[in-house]
Amino acid sequence: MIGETPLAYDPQFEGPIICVKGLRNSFGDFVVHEDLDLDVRKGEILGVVGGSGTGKSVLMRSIIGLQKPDEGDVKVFGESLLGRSDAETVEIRKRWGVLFQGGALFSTLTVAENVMVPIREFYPKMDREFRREVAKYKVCLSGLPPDAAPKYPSELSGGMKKRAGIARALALDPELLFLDEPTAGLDPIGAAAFDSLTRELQQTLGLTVFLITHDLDTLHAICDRVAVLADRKVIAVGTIDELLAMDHPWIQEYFNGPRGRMAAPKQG
Ligand SMILES: Nc1ncnc2c1ncn2[C@@H]1O[C@H](COP(=O)(O)OP(=O)(O)OP(=O)(O)O)[C@@H](O)[C@H]1O
Repeated sequence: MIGETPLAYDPQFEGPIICVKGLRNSFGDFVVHEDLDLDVRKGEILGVVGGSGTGKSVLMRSIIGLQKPDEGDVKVFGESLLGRSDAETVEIRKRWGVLFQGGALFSTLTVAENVMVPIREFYPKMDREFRREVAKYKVCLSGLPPDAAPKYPSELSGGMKKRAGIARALALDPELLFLDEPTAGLDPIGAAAFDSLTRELQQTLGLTVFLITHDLDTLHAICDRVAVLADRKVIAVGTIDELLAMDHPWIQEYFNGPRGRMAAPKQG
């Protein structure tokens, strides 16, 4: 029985960090996913791509427990999440951080207070001063200047808001980071800087990253593998070179179309 399985941290666990099997999601008659499978390996940055409306965000929401699938199983860190209560999954939820599309910061809270929200939620007894110190450290880790901590989201640029969102996602020292279109709306320099930050954090903190993006430059610059959503499922997962060897029309159009060719590293 699901509710009786202990949720213990298993440092020896070497399987996929995320394992999705036979996932089905629908809204009324509209089926978004059908029989979708996906594994995310420990320590990789997995890019998730697909046309608009193919269900990338719904997939992420299913993995983090915000969308209840019709069918299928989702395991994170080897633990099945479906059918468990919030109280039962709290130990797993502590181990991931999420950057939602647009940052999703609380507009009435400062950057530091935003970072403190998950800390207060999961460690309510933590000393207030210590909580502040942790928040300040996470703000620095996200590449924001220290004077950004007392600012409100409305006082920040788009790129700074994303970094504040990252600071909050890192609040609990996660092992797994979910990023939903982190470079959308950033200028090319800001987007490249955000890519570097993601790679740096992944390498220095040993993170696994589930990264939804439309940004071809991001895919080429930092993704170890790419999963392609189409026809309601993950139709392919691999390095860009492996995907290029497939003759699926959407994959060819995406990576070998004019924009895809421009984003590809130049040969020779
Ligand atoms: N709560 C909801 N109620 C009804 N339909 C929804 C809901 N959430 C998502 N959908 C629908 O599910 C489909 C997949 O949505 P999703 O946001 O996952 O797409 P996406 O691949 O992330 O798109 P984009 O690249 O444009 O962000 C869309 O057709 C969307 O309208």
